[in-house]
Amino acid sequence: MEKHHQDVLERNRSILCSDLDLSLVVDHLIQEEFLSPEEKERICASRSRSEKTGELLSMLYAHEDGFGAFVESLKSTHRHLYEMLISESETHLTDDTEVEVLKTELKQKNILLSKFRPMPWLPQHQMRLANVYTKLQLVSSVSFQDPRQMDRDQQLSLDNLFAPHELSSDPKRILVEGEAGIGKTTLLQMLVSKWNEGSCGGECGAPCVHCFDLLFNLHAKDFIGHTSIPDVIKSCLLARDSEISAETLDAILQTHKVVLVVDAYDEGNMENKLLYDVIEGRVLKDATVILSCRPAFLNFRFFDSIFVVHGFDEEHQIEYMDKFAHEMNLSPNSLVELQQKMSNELQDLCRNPFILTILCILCSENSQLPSTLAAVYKAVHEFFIEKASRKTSRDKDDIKRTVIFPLAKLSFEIYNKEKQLTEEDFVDICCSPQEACQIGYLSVDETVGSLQNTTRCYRFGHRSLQEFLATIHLGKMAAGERLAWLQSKNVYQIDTIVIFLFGQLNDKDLASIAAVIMENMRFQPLNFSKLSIYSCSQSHLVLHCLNELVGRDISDGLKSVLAENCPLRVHISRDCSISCIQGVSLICSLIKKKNSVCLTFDLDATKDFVPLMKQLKRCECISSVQLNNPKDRIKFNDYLRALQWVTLAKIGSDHHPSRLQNLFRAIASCKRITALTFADMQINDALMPSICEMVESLEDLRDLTL
Ligand SMILES: Nc1ncnc2c1ncn2[C@@H]1O[C@H](COP(=O)(O)OP(=O)(O)OP(=O)(O)O)[C@@H](O)[C@H]1O
Repeated sequence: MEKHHQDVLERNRSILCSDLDLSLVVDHLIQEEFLSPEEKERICASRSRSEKTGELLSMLYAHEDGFGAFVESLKSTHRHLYEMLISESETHLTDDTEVEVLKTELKQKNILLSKFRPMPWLPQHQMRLANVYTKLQLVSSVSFQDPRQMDRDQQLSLDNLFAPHELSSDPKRILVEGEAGIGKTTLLQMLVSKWNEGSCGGECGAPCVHCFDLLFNLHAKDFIGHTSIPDVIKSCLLARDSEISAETLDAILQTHKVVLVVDAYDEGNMENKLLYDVIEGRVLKDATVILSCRPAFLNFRFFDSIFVVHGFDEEHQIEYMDKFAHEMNLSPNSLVELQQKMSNELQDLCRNPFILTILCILCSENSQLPSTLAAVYKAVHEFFIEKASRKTSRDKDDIKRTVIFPLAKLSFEIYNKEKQLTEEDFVDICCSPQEACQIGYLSVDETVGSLQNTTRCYRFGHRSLQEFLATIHLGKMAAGERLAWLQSKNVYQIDTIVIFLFGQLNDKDLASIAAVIMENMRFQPLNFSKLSIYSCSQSHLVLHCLNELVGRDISDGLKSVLAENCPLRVHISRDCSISCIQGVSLICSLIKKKNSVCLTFDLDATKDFVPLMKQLKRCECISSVQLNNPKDRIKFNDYLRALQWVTLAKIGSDHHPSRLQNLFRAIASCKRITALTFADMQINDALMPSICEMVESLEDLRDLTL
C-alpha cells in the first residue's frame, strides 16, 4: 500500500477501531480474495477490538491495492467511514505538489542548521554540526516513575524521542527539559538536520523524525503576536514572496503528518496565547509538538513524553573534546589539564556542553581553569574583556565602564521584559550595539520591518551570558531594590542568576538577600511522593549556591544567615555532582546545633562518597545517616568503615539475603551506633544468629528496627 494511504488509515485508526464491524468487512475481503480464511482466523484470535483492527490494517498494508479494496468493502456497510477515507485520500492527492514545494522551501531554510557555531559569540568558528555533535544523556518520564527503566534510558537518543511507551501509545506533546547550555537547542537542531536528510529507510527502528511529512522548526518567540499557525509559518519560515497561501498551509496541516519543533519556551513564555493553545492541544491537536524549555516553566501534565537532558556523560565529554580539538585544529597537549580535572573537580561543570566548550577554549589559551559555575563565567567574561582590550588597544577598565556596565543594565532590563533587543534600546546608553558585538556578548540576529523602515535586532551569544551580565547589574544595584526584585521572582526560574549571585556578591550584600533566596527554595523535588528516584536537579539549587562559597573566607554574619536557612535533611541522589557534595560539606560545617542534620545517600556504583563521609566525622550536627541501595558489597563496606562515627543509621532495601550476613558483620564495626533500622529487608529466622552477633558487638545499641 502507498505510504500516503497508510497515513490516512493511521490518522483515522481510533475511529476505525470504534466504528468498524470487522465481521462485515473481513467477509467481504475474503470474497474478493484479498484475505485468506487463515488470515481471518488470525484476526479473530486477537483479544481486543483495537488489536483486531490493527491486525487487519497490517495485513492490508502488505497488499499493493489494500487501500482500494478496504475502502470498497466499506462502501455499502460503513458509508460514513467510506466517505471520510475517500475524501482524505483525495485531499492528499490534490496537495501533493504543494506539499513538495513546501517541503523543499522548509528544507532549504534548514540547511543553515547543518552548520554549527560552538561559541556563538565567535562567529568565525563554524563547523559542521554532524562533525561535532556528541550524544547527550537523556532521562525519560518513564524512569521518573520506575527507576528500573534507568538502564533502558542509557540507550535513549534522538531516535527515541517519538517512540511510544508505557504511558502513551502515541506521544503528541513532547517536552525536552534541561538547564542552561545543556544542549537542548543543539539536540533539536540535530533532529531537524536528520529530517532534512530524508528517509532513514527504517534504520531508526522506532517511530522517528523521518516519519513526518513536514517539520516546522520554530522558536517559542515566533508565536508571539500571531493568532494562527499558518501565519507563524508564513512569517517565520517561508520567503516573503512564497506562493504558498495561509489557506493551503491550513489544509496541509490538517491532512499531513506534521511535527512542530519549538525551541526555548523559557524565552518566549510571556503573552504567548497561541503557543499555550498548541501545548494544551486546543490548536493542532493531531500534530506532534516537541518543545524545549529550561526547568520550572511548564506543567508536566500537558505532555505525553518528558525527556530531561543531562548533558554529556564522562565518555561523551572526552569524545566531544576530541572532536572539538580536531575541528579547531588544537594540539592535543593544550587540553591535558582539562582532561585531568574533568574526572575530578570539574566533573560537574564538564557535563554541561556549553561550559565544556568554554573550558576547552580557556585551556587552549593557557589560562587557569576555574571550578565553580560563577567562576567559569567570570573567566569567560574576563576572556572577552582581555580579547577586546587587545583588539582595540583600550584599557580594560575603560571597556568595563563604557561597554560592560551599560550592557549589563540593558541585559537586566531585557531579561525582565523578555523582549527582543533592538538598535533603539542602545539609544540612551553610551555603548553601541557594534561595540557589544565586538566584545562577544552580542550578535546580530535579524533585520525586521518594511524596506523603508528597518530595525536591526540583536541577541546574546547565549542566554546564560545574558544572565551573567544581568547579575553584574544586580550586584551594582541598591540593596533594597535588589531584594525587591528577588522577592518578585520564582527562584527556580532564575536559578542561574541565583547561583551567579552567590559567586559574585560580597558577604555583606549576600547576607542581606541569602535568607530571602533560601526561604523560597524547596529541598524536596515536586511530586516527591510519586517519584521513586530522588531528583537532584529539582532540589539541590541550594547546594549549587553554597558550592560557590567553598574555599572562600566567609564572614560570621553571612555564616549565621546561611546556617539558619540551610536544609536539615539532605538527600544525595544518583545524579548528584561534586558541587552538591561540596555544598553538603559546607552545610555540615556551618550548622553548629548538635544532632540536627539527617543525611540520606542513594549509593551508586559510579559515585564515591567515602571522602565526604570521612570528612563529616568532625561535624557534630549530624544526627543520622541513611544508606539506600547498598548493592556493591565491597564499596558498602568502605562506606561503613568511613561512617564508624555514626550513631543513628538506616539501611535501605535491595540487599540479597545471601549477602546479609556480610552486611551485619560490616555494620558490627560501626561501634558508636545507638539506633539501627533496616528498611524493607527480607530477614528470616536463619539470619538470627548473625543478627545477635552484630547486636552483641554494638555495645551502645539501644534501638533496633528490623
Ligand atoms: N550534543 C552536542 N554536541 C556538541 N556540542 C554541543 C551539544 N550540545 C550542546 N553543545 C554545545 O553547547 C552549547 C550550548 O548548547 P545549547 O545552546 O544547545 O544549550 P541549551 O540547553 O539550548 O541552552 P539554553 O537553555 O541556555 O538556551 C552549544 O553552542 C554547543 O557549543
